[in-house]
Amino acid sequence: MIELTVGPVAHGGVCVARHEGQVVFVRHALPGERVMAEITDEGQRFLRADAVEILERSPDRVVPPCPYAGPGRCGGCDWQHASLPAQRRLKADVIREQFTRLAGITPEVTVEELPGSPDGLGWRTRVQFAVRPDGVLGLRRHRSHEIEPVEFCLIAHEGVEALGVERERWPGAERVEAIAAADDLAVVVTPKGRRSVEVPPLDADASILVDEGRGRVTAAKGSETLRERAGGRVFEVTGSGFWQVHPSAAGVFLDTVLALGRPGPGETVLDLYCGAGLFTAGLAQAVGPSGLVVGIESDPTSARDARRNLRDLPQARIERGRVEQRQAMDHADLVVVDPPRAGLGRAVVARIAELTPSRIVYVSCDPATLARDVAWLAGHGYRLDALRAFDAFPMTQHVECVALLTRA
Ligand SMILES: C[S@@+](CC[C@H](N)C(=O)[O-])C[C@H]1O[C@@H](n2cnc3c(N)ncnc32)[C@H](O)[C@@H]1O
Repeated sequence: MIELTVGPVAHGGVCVARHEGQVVFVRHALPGERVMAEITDEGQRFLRADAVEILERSPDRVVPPCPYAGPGRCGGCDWQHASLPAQRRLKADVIREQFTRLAGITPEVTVEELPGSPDGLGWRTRVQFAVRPDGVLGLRRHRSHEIEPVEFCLIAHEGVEALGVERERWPGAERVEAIAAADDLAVVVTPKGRRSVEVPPLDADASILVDEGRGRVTAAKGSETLRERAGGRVFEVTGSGFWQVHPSAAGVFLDTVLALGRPGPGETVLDLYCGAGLFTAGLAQAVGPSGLVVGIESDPTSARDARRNLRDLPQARIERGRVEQRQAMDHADLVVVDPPRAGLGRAVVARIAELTPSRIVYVSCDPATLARDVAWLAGHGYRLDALRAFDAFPMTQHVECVALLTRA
């Protein structure tokens, strides 16, 4: 146990403090607080700790709405103990700090609320539960393989909760994902090894899918594809293929990509990490029949979904493969990227620059890799022109950014 005066927020849902000259990353605390903290990890360069007693509280502190939140408990949420406006301020601080440190620029940014969850609860339309050996479902504790059993999840969408998977036993399952798509409900079960899983009878009428690995998802009941909606279109997404988890995220991000990227008739656009074709479709509609949009996606199921979702748009083409290995075109007017948390990396940044697009729209779920890639893009002559941020994951440390870079 150590007493700490808590300093500013850092990336990863922690605040920074110092103890006898050593940096301590503290969870469950807020900037300005004085806390008693329990050390949870003693590294050579820094300590990790959980605030277990608050000696001087921040005015931003609230009672966590979730009974499973707190030191040593469910690791799914990071900021249950902060008011929603404070959560958004902390996320904006993290974005500014990462850009300042990694890209040498300090952008003006506010984290905008997404419609549909005014209290920050009931938004998550896809929840992956871990399974204990006795079949009880739960969520992983922070930085741990241990499972916190839960009977409900307050950030889960009401459709997910209607499935009631947490109140059933799932022996033989490795993972159970509950999905509330715009038009469908589904449960995706991943068996442990080659074992078969007996699916308990569920209250709600939902598809039951089995993830057999290597992109193979089969329907034990109902349909393998779920219907999602965004930008006035229906997208079919297979089982646990990628789709944004906040119900209004897909629509808002699509609008933002189009508003910042301004694709015009006849233009050539590259949509990297295109998933089920959400942005590809909007971009293809904007460039029209005389334009071309190429989407690249490595996951075979998502690439197949994208092709099916874009059937009516002949100006859109999907290439299956890794972005690092695909050379879809020699020049693009606009490049849209939406990589996983690892970001683009130096090689992909260089490849994008070779295409000499006048605009790059970068959709990012990690401000650290975004800031790093923005610095590398600056080395190729691209300047950050606009940055928006969205609270697509309330109660957690995660935040989505959409950046526009233009060629100087
Ligand atoms: C954040 S999702 C974005 C999907 C889509 N833009 C959307 O908004 O629905 C990232 C996608 O990139 C794909 N992906 C991950 N690594 C990849 C790589 N190296 N090359 C191509 N696609 C990749 C994933 O399968 C996933 O569908």
